Amino acid sequence: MSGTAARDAIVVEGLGVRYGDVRALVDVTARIRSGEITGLVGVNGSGKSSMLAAILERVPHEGTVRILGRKPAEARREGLVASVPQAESVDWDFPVTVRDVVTTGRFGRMGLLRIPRAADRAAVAEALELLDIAHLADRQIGELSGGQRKRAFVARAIAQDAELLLLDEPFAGVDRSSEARIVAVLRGLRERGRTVVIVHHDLSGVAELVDDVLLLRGRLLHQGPPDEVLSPERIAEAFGAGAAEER
Ligand SMILES: Nc1ncnc2c1ncn2[C@@H]1O[C@H](COP(=O)(O)OP(=O)(O)OP(=O)(O)O)[C@@H](O)[C@H]1O
Repeated sequence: MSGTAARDAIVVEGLGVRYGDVRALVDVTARIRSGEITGLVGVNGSGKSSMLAAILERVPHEGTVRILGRKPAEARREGLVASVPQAESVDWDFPVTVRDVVTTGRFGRMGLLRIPRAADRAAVAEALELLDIAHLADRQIGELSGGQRKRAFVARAIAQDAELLLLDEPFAGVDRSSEARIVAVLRGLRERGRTVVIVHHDLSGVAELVDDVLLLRGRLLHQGPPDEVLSPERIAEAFGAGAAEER
């Protein structure tokens, strides 16, 4: 495997994911740079979530992944990676408050007994404020709207204070104000040199937010800055004819 340059946050080589006979992703080789916001973009079923899951080694995969030069399990153990799941993958009936959810972001920094210290409580309070959900802190997570839940999970990732943040569809099912809040938080992370990877299933707002795009359709079609990758021809290739006009 070739070396990892200092600016590479994630390096994948020959990444492939299959579920039984379904090949979700084939032979993706790519580098995701540190300190940038990168978008994994493509239609439903194009393999975006599978790529994210493979990067985190949550699904069996072919090929290699390095996160900040480490194996994914090691990077996760060291608390270098925080992730925000797709809403559908969360059990909302679980009786926990919003504060509990955000506090789990600090678990890696707490001792075995998981007793929050002042620094943990401060980080949780700050993340709740940042996402504008401090007033919901004592509510059950299952009682929240989709957008509020998404904010809670982004707050959890923020509280973790990881080098890398991976978000699966952070804007799906959220209103404009939640979207604007999340966008501001992601830009704030970039300003602090953190790396952000988002999965996004359409083109709305992508060009304004991300520095780099990976256009997927079962494999990596193109990677580069949005003004280069999101050309009408390439959008048609990824999304089908007619998609470019919808931007
Ligand atoms: N657990 C699974 N079992 C079987 N097939 C799966 C599973 N997860 C995903 N797939 C299939 O793999 C392919 C890629 O799915 P994936 O969820 O990675 O796409 P996606 O681009 O994230 O889609 P979406 O935008 O709808 O979230 C699809 O054909 C999907 O049906």
